[in-house]
Amino acid sequence: MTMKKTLTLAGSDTSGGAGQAADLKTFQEHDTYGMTALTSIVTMDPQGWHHNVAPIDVNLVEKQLDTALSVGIDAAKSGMLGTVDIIELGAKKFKEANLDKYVLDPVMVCKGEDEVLQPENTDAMRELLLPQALVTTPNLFEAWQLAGTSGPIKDIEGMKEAAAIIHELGAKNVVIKGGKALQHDKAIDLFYDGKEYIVLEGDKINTTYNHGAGCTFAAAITANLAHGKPVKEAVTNAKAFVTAAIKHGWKLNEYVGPVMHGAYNKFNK
Ligand SMILES: Nc1ncnc2c1ncn2[C@@H]1O[C@H](COP(=O)(O)OP(=O)(O)O)[C@@H](O)[C@H]1O
Ligand SMILES: Cc1ncc(COP(=O)(O)O)c(C=O)c1O
Ligand SMILES: [Mg+2]
Repeated sequence: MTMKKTLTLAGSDTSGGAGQAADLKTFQEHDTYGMTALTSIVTMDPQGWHHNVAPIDVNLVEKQLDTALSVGIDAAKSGMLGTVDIIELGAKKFKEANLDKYVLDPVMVCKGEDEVLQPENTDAMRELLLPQALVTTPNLFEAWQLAGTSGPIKDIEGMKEAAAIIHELGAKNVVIKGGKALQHDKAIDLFYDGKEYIVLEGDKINTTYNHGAGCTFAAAITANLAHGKPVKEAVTNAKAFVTAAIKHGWKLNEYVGPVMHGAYNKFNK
């Protein structure tokens, strides 16, 4: 038996809901063989749950990528990247591997935290990774930062404007996640492939237990692409997968509630 192989270049969320943990669980739920190259380790203060991010040495990231890419990867994603050096390395290695199914989740913020992680990474992601991405999945804040629009994105028109700029910067397909942040009675994401804008609607779930939703969504797109699904179908399937995961989000402690990564297969099939 052979399996489709998926790779995530991402950080470890020690709490298990987001980052590499979310990606591997999601890859598994999609019957793909998940592999990882770790960029950073995120720990939380037991009191207050403030996140601490420790990047991994770039030479060690290189060894991980060499290991994983040597087996031949069907689709890959990146999440939290840590440093500009790691972004440059990832761009170089993915290019050398001719990885055409690459999903860039341009993680700049963690939910529940106000600070922007490593703001110096934004330019490097825009210049080096966007042009290689088959799909990119910014949230409203990340889309604003990547596109450099004049102010925060507040509505679907603003999402369209940012999506066109991000597409122009080189990403072949752009999905801007409106999620909870967008004032709307549905959970809206905007898809743009350079030709048409498609508004993806999901039930908006009234919960704060959605930690890891962004990572899970991007990992589900990646796994669908690994199985050979066309991009639009991969994104639509991933939206259903993450909506179920959020619907069954649960309380880990008084500070955080992760999504249930396996909810779609458990309850929606
Ligand atoms: N409360 C919610 N109810 C339903 N879908 C949601 C909710 N929050 C986010 N989503 C969806 O989950 C996916 C991930 O989005 P989001 O959580 O906003 O990303 P990020 O974690 O990167 O900020 C998107 O498809 C978004 O529309
Ligand atoms: C390692 C890591 N990657 C990514 C994220 C972003 O998570 P989300 O899927 O909620 O956007 C987090 C948030 O804590 C994280 O710790
Ligand atoms: Mg995110």
